[in-house]
Parts: sequence; structure tokens; C-alpha cells
Amino acid sequence: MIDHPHSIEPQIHCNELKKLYDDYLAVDGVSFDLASGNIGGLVGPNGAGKTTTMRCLAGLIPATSGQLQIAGCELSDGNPANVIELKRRLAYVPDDPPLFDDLTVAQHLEFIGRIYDVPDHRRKANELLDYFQLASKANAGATTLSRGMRQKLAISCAYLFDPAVLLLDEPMTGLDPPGIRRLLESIQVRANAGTTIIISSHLLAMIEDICTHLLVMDDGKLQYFGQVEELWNRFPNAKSLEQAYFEATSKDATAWEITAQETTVQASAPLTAASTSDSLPATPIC
Ligand SMILES: Nc1ncnc2c1ncn2[C@@H]1O[C@H](COP(=O)(O)OP(=O)(O)OP(=O)(O)O)[C@@H](O)[C@H]1O
Repeated sequence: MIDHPHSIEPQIHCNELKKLYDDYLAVDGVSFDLASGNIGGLVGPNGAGKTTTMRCLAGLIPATSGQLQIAGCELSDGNPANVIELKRRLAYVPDDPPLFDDLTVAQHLEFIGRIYDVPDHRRKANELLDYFQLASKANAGATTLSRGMRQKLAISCAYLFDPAVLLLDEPMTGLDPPGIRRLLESIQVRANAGTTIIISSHLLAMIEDICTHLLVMDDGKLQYFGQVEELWNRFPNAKSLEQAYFEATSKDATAWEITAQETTVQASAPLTAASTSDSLPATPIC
């Protein structure tokens, strides 16, 4: 049972976030708010600054400047106690989650259950293992797990303590179709219970289906932030999130112009999957 009261205060307040690695500006003035129960889809090309933004929001790396208030914790004042408190309220699952080589699957959940003081953690752990079809691996060492199993275990560890804010970086990587379906279902259940979630992904169709908000990053900047249904006001020529994505992130204007022209030509004909993909640049996006 997840118990987060919905609140009108944003659970994630990010204002003018900048992150410099030496003299390289990886995140350049990113601002957005997400409230309790929102699911934000963070998309953008490789190197856009998505992971860097997530790591700043999680308190794992310090922002160079900007204001961050996450799950009621003020991260902008440099007080390490606030970062520690944030760890109780936020889970960040990176795209290649680090696990403890010497622990089994069950021991990972036992460890998280104890350090987060989760009531009834063994029952919850067993439910998560069943849900993510990991029960048969409960006594397997972490080093023996497949890529997808590692991902499922990391997500189970994050879910075990019911964080108020959940940051998932490429969470579908390595998951099989039932695993993806269960993950998406569970994300929706958690958001309905008030968890604020950001998912970074290149799987645009999934993002469009599950997210309430979109964050499109390119070159460290937030090119679009808003509710998914408002996307069409900003990109009126786009017939899909994929087309809006190319418009928001393409530095090669001709790529989008070709797409827009073909869309206009085809306006009276139904937009099929084949015609859509034919009109897009060949760049793979997944
Ligand atoms: N520790 C670091 N030191 C220096 N530069 C870094 C570091 N981490 C990331 N960068 C640079 O910052 C930029 C943003 O990287 P980031 O990992 O945030 O991108 P991303 O949008 O998550 O990309 P991807 O979709 O490939 O995961 C890139 O140019 C990257 O090379």
C-alpha cells in the first residue's frame, strides 16, 4: 500500500538549473515543476543532458546554480542534511543499476527494507519478487542475474520503501515484454497514489502513452515542457510525438521541413505508420 497524500505543492521544483562539468555546460537553465501524481517523460538526443539533470535532482551531483526543491527538501542551500533526508524520500534507478556483488536478490531487498525501516518489508519484498517474476531468483547472487533481472531488482528495491519521488533512467532497458507491461502498470499505480515520477527514455510511444507531462531536452536546454495534450498547440504540424520530437530537437531544419511538407501533402490521406516513418529522417530513435 502506497500512502502519499496528493498535494498541490510541486514535489519537484527545478528553477534555472545549470550544471557545468569543468567548462562544459551540460545543463543550461532548465526550469519545470511537477506535482504529486505527475509522470514526466524526459526525452532528447544522446548527450542532451537528461542523466545529468536526473542526477542533480537526486542530489547525487551538486548543481552549479539554480534552485531545486525535491520532495520537500531544499537542495540549493548546500546543506548535506537535506540531501540525506532526500534519500529517504526519493529513489533514483540509473540505466545500469549498481548492485552489491556479494548479496543475493532477497538480501538486496532485506537490506533496503532494514535501512529504510520499511514496515512488513519481507511481505512487500516477496510481493515485488512475484510481481516482477523474480521469485525463482530470490537466492541467486546479483552477479548471476541477466541484464533485465538486474533492472527488475533495482526497481523492486526502489519500490520497496515507497518513495515520494521516483526517477527512472531508461527503465525499459533489457526488460522483456511482460516486464515492460508490469513496469508501466506499476508506474501508473504509483502515480495514482501520489508518487511523482520522471522517466527518461528514447521510447517515444511509451512516453506518450504513460506520461502526463513531457520534457524535451537538447543541448542542455529544455526545448519543451508541458502537459502531453498541450504538445499539439506548440507543434501544430506534428501528427505524433515522434514528429514533435524531431521538430523540437532537430538542428537540421531540412529534416523537419521534409516531414512537414510530406505531412501537408498527405493531409487528406490517413496517416499510416508506413507513411509516417517514410517521411522521417532515417536516424534511429530507439
Ligand atoms: N562526468 C562527466 N564529466 C564530463 N562531461 C560529462 C560527464 N557526464 C556527462 N557529461 C557530458 O554531459 C553531456 C550530457 O550527458 P548526459 O549523460 O546527461 O546526457 P543524456 O541526455 O543522458 O544522454 P544519453 O541519452 O546518451 O544517455 C554529454 O555531452 C556528456 O558527454
